[in-house]
Amino acid sequence: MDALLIHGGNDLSGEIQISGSKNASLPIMAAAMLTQNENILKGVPDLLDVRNFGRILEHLGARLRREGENLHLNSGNCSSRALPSALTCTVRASILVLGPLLARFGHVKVSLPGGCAIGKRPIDQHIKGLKALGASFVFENGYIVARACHHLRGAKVLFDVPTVTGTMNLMLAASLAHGITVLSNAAQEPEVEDLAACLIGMGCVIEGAGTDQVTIYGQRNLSPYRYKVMSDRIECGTFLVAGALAGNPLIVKGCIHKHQAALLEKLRAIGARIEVTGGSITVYKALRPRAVDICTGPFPGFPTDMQPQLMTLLCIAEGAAVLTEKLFENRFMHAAWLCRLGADITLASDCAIIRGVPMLSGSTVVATDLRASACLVLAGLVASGDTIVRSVAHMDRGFDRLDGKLVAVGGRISRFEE
Ligand SMILES: CC(=O)N[C@H]1[C@@H](OP(=O)(O)OP(=O)(O)OC[C@H]2O[C@@H](n3ccc(=O)[nH]c3=O)[C@H](O)[C@@H]2O)O[C@H](CO)[C@@H](O)[C@@H]1O
Ligand SMILES: C=C(OP(=O)(O)O)C(=O)O
Repeated sequence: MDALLIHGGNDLSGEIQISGSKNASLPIMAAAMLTQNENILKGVPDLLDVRNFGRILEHLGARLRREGENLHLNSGNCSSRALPSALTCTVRASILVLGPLLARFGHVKVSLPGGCAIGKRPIDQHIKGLKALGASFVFENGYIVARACHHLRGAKVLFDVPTVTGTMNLMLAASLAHGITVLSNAAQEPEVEDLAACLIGMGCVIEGAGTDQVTIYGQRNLSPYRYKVMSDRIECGTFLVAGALAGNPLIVKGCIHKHQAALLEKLRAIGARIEVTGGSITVYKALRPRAVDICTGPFPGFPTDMQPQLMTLLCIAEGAAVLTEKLFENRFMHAAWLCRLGADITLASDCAIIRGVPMLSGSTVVATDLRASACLVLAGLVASGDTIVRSVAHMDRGFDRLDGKLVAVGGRISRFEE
C-alpha cells in the first residue's frame, strides 16, 4: 500500500484546478443504467471509487471507455446480475444500482455497500422509498434481493432523515416509474441537483431538486446523456483549508462559490483572508488562526465531509473550539492520529473539544478513511519535520491526485510503496 512522506513548513502558492465531483459522478454513472445507448459523462475525476464503480457496471454488462476526462458508458447489453460483496464493498455508491435496476429489469440482487467506516450507515430509507414505489425486499445470505412484480409506480415518500444517496436512488427509480413520485424531507445537497439536471437532460421532468421536496414525473423511456459533472466541492473545500493553513496565497480554480458558503464563513471567522472572483477563490493563510465552534449538518449546513480537514486547522488555533459531528457516529477516528502529531483533542460523544497548540510536530500516522486522510496530509504540511501518512489508498478512493496537486503549489510530499 502507498504512503506519503511530507516535509512540513512550506507555504503553498500558485493555482490549483478542482476536478469533477466524485459524489456527483457516481450517481450519474448509475443513471447510464436507465438507457440503452451510449452516454458521455465529461469531467470525470480519476480516482479509485470511479474505477471501482465502473467495474460494478461492467459486471452488470455495461461497456465503459475512458477518453481523457470523458467517460463513455453503454448499458445496452446489461442484465440484472447478482453483485457480490467483493464488488459492492469497494464503494458506497454501489447501492445506487438498486433504483435503476429495479426500474429497468424489475429485480436486483446486491450485497450491502462499502465506503468509509464512519458509522452504521443504514439503508432503511432507500428500502422504505423503493417499497413505496412497489418493490418488495428479502435479505438472504448477505444479499438484498428486491423485486417489482409489476412496473414501479410513482408514490409519495417521506424520508425519516434526509439521505443523499437515498434521495438519488429514489430519483433514479422514479424516473422510469409509472406516474409521479414526490420525495419529502429529501436531501438538498448540490450533488442531488446535479443528478437531477442530468436526468432532466435525459427527458425526465423533475421539480424541486435542491429543496426538501423533489417531484419526479416518470417516463416510459429516457434518452442517453451527454453531461459535464459539477466540480468537486469537497476537494475544493480541502484546498481552501490548505490555503487557510499555508496559502501565500493559494488560488483555487473551478470553485462553485455558493457550495462553499458554510465553509467560507468559518474560514473567515478563523482568520483567513479570502477573495472570491468568479470561479476562483484566493486564500491567504491565517497568521494565528482563532478557535471557532463548528457543527456539521445537511446542506446548506457545514459539510461532514469537511469536518476532519477543519479539525486540523483548529488544532493550531488560539483557544478552544467545539467541533460537533451530527451525521455520523464514528467520524472522529482522525482525532487520535492528530494527537500523535501533538494536537490536544478530547472526545465526548458527538463532540471533539480541540485546544489549540502553537505547532504540530511530524510523526507517523495512519489514514482511517477518505477525508481523515486529507486532514492528516494537511496536518503534515504545517507540522515541523517529517510526517508519514500510511494507508493513503483511502485518499486515492476519493481525491484526484491530491498529493500531486499540492506538490505543484509548493508542498513537499513524496509517495512511496510500503
Ligand atoms: C457517495 C456519497 O455521496 N457519499 C456521501 C453521502 O453519503 P450517504 O448518502 O451514505 O449519506 P446519507 O445522506 O445517506 O446519510 C445521512 C444520515 O442519514 C442516515 N441514514 C441514511 C440512509 C438511510 O437509509 N438511513 C439513515 O438513517 C445516516 O446514517 C446518516 O446519519 O452523503 C454523506 C452526507 O453528506 C457524505 O458524507 C458522503 O460523502
Ligand atoms: C464518506 C464519503 O464517501 P463514501 O460515502 O463513498 O464512503 C466521502 O466522500 O467523504
